Amino acid sequence: MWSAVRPYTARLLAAGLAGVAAELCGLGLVAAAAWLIARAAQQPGLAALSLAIVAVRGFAVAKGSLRYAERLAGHDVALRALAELRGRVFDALAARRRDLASRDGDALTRMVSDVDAVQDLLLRCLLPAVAAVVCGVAGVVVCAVAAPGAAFVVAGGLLAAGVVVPWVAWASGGRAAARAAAERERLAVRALDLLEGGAELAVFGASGRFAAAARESAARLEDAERVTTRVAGGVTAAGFLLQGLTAAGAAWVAVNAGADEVAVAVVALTALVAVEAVLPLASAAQRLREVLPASRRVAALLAAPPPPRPERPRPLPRGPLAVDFLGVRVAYDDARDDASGTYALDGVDLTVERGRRVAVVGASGAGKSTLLAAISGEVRPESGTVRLGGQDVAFCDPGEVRSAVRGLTQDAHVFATTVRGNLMLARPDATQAQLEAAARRARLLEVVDGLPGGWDTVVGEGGRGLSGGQRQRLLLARALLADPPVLVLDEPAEALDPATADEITRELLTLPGGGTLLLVTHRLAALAAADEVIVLDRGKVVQRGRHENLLGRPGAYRDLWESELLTT
Ligand SMILES: Nc1ncnc2c1ncn2[C@@H]1O[C@H](COP(=O)(O)OP(=O)(O)OP(=O)(O)O)[C@@H](O)[C@H]1O
Repeated sequence: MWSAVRPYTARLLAAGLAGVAAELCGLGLVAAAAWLIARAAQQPGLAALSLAIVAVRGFAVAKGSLRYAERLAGHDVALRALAELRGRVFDALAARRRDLASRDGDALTRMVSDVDAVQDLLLRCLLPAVAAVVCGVAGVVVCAVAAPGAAFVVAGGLLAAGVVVPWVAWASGGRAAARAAAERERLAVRALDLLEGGAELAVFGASGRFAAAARESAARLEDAERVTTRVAGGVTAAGFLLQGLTAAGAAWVAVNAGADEVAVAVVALTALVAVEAVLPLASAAQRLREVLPASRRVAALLAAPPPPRPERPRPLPRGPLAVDFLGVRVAYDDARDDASGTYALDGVDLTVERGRRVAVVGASGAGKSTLLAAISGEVRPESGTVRLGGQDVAFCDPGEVRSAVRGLTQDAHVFATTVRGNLMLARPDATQAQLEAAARRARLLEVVDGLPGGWDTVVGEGGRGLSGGQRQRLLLARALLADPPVLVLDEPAEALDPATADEITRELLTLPGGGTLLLVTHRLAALAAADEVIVLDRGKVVQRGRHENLLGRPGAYRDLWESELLTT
């Protein structure tokens, strides 16, 4: 994480120096003012006071200006580092998007609040700590010069206010602050569930239960924050008390040591300012306890090894590409963790020749989507090789692989823009004729004709304003418009009525031209049109062949076919 700050080390140093200088000017201001007041009471000539008058003015102006410079430089570093860090966290989340797909809320919370917390590490913990240490030492030195005995009292006060009080804040308030941070994260996930899944929760009558869980989280958060605030109030009061006691004690020691009234005033006021500089350490300690878990999570996310990138990527051939799987095994992290030893793909050997139209079928969880994701490089095999056009995907440029293997995945998104804009994302230079051809194949054309603004109708975020079937047609049309070398379609006709679904599937499998097609479907009625059908079961290819041949022999495919006949 430090690497995000490193490019701005000079600015951070400047912010630290400005902060320290501002504190020292504050110290100088008070010391000079104390000297001036005490000396003026002795009614010397104006000449004897003029240097102190200039010093007071100078310190006052410098303190304000330096504090401003510190804030400016500190925030500049923090915001630049945050922008960098956000980019890296985003990349890390994107690289692991399949692992995180089931925990969107968590990922979002991590992205936003954890990274924000890192900002406090710099601004509210590191910079005040540096300024406190330097100012504390300077305060002791000034007191040692004015009245040596008093310096011990000031040092004691500084230790109490700068070490003991922050430790108390860390131990008691920090625990509550850490609890508050964890609760805040839980609340964010629950709020997201309520917002994004509101419609489903209402349908299943579960809104009340989920809202109650969110309220419970909010109450626990409130409770933790109340404790945090109480501790913060307590330690602030203790800090002020210590500040007063230190100043009074130092003055008393100075008087007893026979210091003159000017030295006593300087000691007392210097003690006040020096201890004041260390008072923010208590809230810094409390905040540190809160932000440490967040920064550890960010560090862990960033430390996860990035997907390896080949140094000299091998180019993919042009045109439709053959797809080969050689002993491919894929295991998701969750499956690895629960030691069940199950693989999403378990030793898959497969060859799909270029330009072939292949259907992939199997029961739910058989590994169909994982097979498609392995082709596009979205999931990496634990062992085995995936080849595209004869090239090992692991040695190709991931960007090139992603643009060669495109289509319709289960988490495809409809953007809040026009229907045309949604389609053109796949092919920005598409002509109207190409748009219409893709829309016709996906049965989107009749939908567009019925929309008030036709192609320029704005559809809402996530496809609001479209029915499920219309959304599906739009996503399919976008996939077809892309016309990549390998087209992967995951349940492209899922939300459509069976007759239209079969019609579209048949057409997708027979229309001439286009790239190699791998089409995942759970409806088998139209699969006579496929060049080949691949049957997956628990991560293994258990059968493959033409529809009619597979139906002619007992096995998984015939079982699927019979259960489809029963349900229809
Ligand atoms: N992101 C993930 N994290 C953990 N396990 C996953 C993830 N995605 C899939 N799996 C697991 O991998 C196995 C294969 O899943 P996959 O989605 O490939 O099956 P599928 O045949 O496409 O299922 P469906 O027809 O229900 O979409 C399943 O056991 C599933 O639970």
